[in-house]
Amino acid sequence: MGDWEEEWDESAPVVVAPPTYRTQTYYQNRDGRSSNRGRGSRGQHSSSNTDWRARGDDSRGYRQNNRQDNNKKIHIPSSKVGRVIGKGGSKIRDLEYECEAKIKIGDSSGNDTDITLFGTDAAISKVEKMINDLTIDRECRPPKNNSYNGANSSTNEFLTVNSDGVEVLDWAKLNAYHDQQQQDRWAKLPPIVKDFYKEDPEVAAMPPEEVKRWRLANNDIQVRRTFDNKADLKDIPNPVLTFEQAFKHYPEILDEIYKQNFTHPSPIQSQAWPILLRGEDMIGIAQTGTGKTLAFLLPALIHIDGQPTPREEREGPTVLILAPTRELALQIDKEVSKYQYRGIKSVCIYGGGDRREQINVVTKGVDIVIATPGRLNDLVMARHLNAINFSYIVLDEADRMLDMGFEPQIRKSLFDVRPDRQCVMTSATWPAGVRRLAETYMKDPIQVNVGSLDLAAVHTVTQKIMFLEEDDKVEYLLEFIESMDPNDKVIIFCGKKATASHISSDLVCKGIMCQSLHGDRDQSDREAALEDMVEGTVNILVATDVASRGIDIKDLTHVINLDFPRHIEEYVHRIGRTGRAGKTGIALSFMTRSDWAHAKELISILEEANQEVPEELRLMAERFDAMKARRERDGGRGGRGGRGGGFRLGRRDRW
Ligand SMILES: Nc1ncnc2c1ncn2[C@@H]1O[C@H](COP(=O)(O)OP(=O)(O)OP(=O)(O)O)[C@@H](O)[C@H]1O
Repeated sequence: MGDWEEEWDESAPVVVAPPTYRTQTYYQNRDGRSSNRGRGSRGQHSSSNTDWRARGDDSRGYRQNNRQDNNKKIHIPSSKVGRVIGKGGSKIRDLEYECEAKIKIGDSSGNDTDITLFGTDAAISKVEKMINDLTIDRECRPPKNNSYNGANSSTNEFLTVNSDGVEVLDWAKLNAYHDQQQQDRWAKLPPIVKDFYKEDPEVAAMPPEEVKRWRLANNDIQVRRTFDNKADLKDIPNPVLTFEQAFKHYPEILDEIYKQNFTHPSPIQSQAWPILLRGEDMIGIAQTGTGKTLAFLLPALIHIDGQPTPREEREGPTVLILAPTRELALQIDKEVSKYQYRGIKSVCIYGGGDRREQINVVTKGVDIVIATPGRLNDLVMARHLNAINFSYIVLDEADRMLDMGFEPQIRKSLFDVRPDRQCVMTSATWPAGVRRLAETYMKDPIQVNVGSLDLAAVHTVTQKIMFLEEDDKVEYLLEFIESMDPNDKVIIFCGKKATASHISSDLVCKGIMCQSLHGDRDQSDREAALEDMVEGTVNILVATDVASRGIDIKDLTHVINLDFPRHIEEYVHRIGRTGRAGKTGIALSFMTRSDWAHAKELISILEEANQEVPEELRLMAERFDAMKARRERDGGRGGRGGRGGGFRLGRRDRW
């Protein structure tokens, strides 16, 4: 995976987290024996298996600092070690944390693995019991009184005999039993309320022609029932034109909005607020920087406060906001913290953040969880976070989460969420994967498209293209930097982490203050880099696409695409970092001949935004089409090549 949130991949090697918490990668070979022929995880010095064993307990960060502390050796089947370690070492950390013990995974001999437990007697016996519970093989026995089929049965109802006379699990029955169990759990949940909307009489009285005119005038807003084209638009609420029309019954919310000095709702907010306050599911597709966060956040605050069950009696948090990257999750958390409403608390959980601290906050009780899918899945699977009570879930930048392969984590984490929840999805595009998610998690959603569904950049950004050779990029970049005004603020997007790291180091060596943001920097440095840009400590940020979405840096005046992005969608998101909230911005993109595969789509985006289309770009697109035609004539020779699956310049390709 690239810079994005590091994700646990089910097929990945087992990661053993020794007491020093330095992660080492072990490969669980076929017979389940752990070996450490793997590489150390990025940024760690991988040491041999014997290395930290050889150093003995003290050197591994574990001190026998209490004379009652002793140790006990137990053995478990090597094939069960993974259950003790858990995903990314999460289970072993939980066991140590909950039992106040230390666990050392020892050598595997034969089919068994030694495990040494350190701590007080009480801690050792507690952790030993928990390890036994984890590693015992439970047959799939029906409950004592198998209420599923209404009859007490001592035989295993879930076993059946297949056509070969072999006893096998009857998965259909098992799944039906599980579904029934799930339904029983949900039936016990307290009721929820979703409709808080009191339509302002002025809004209700808007004539249909006026509504149509307003929608057309505001980026050509399209509204429809996503999965029911025949639905009558009359059941879709009219847009609100002022903050008061949306929130006059919630004066504290209005006060929070007034503090931000906004003058009027953005188009997506005008249409989304009535829909979400009415408790409907909604898919919001709007350009970057148009206020989507506030569009789903303010109704979420009202939803939390309006539930009949007191907050302290709820089984878990009420609102879940999923975001594709740590930076976007932190960005949303920052936006949430701007709005104080009735003591509502939020927590941001993301990979690379302090897991234990996040568990503490979640355990203490919060109302809103803002999360990246990986860490959410980790905490839900480790039973630190109860997802069953989420009654308002937001999948922000859903298309990006799918691009990054998060669908399995999303589905696993949301598996327990109550079926009557309200669901909001935002996306910049509407690919099949997002549609699939919407069909699974949404009930008769209303889709609000602000602007056309075609990929479109915000019209507040002046888009410039510069054609050059790869080797000339740095020179032109330095020229731009020298030409910057003191109040200019720029993000320089690079195609790779290594480039971002090299460029930022190069600039610093030249005495040019800057920060860098990419996946090879640890989380605290990434947050500091963003903070420095937001606070104005530096005005140059060199980044990879980890910063291409959602990041909201006020008064960002420029975006430089030092390397053209691999996907044209990222081009739209990158330049959308400027020209936000109605301000204007400038995007300067460097293009080399290897970017010719993007020329055609870029021309469409420039034309849609009424931007000047350079003649070289048209020629580039023509040459690319001619090359494709030539290759097809030659029998389709040559396939993917170049960055991002573009076409690589072949010997015969004329430039
Ligand atoms: N009604 C409004 N008037 C003016 N500014 C607003 C309004 N609503 C939100 N903003 C500001 O606009 C900026 C962009 O908002 P936000 O990040 O929600 O946009 P977005 O559509 O989510 O962008 P992206 O697609 O990049 O995530 C934020 O600084 C936010 O505070």
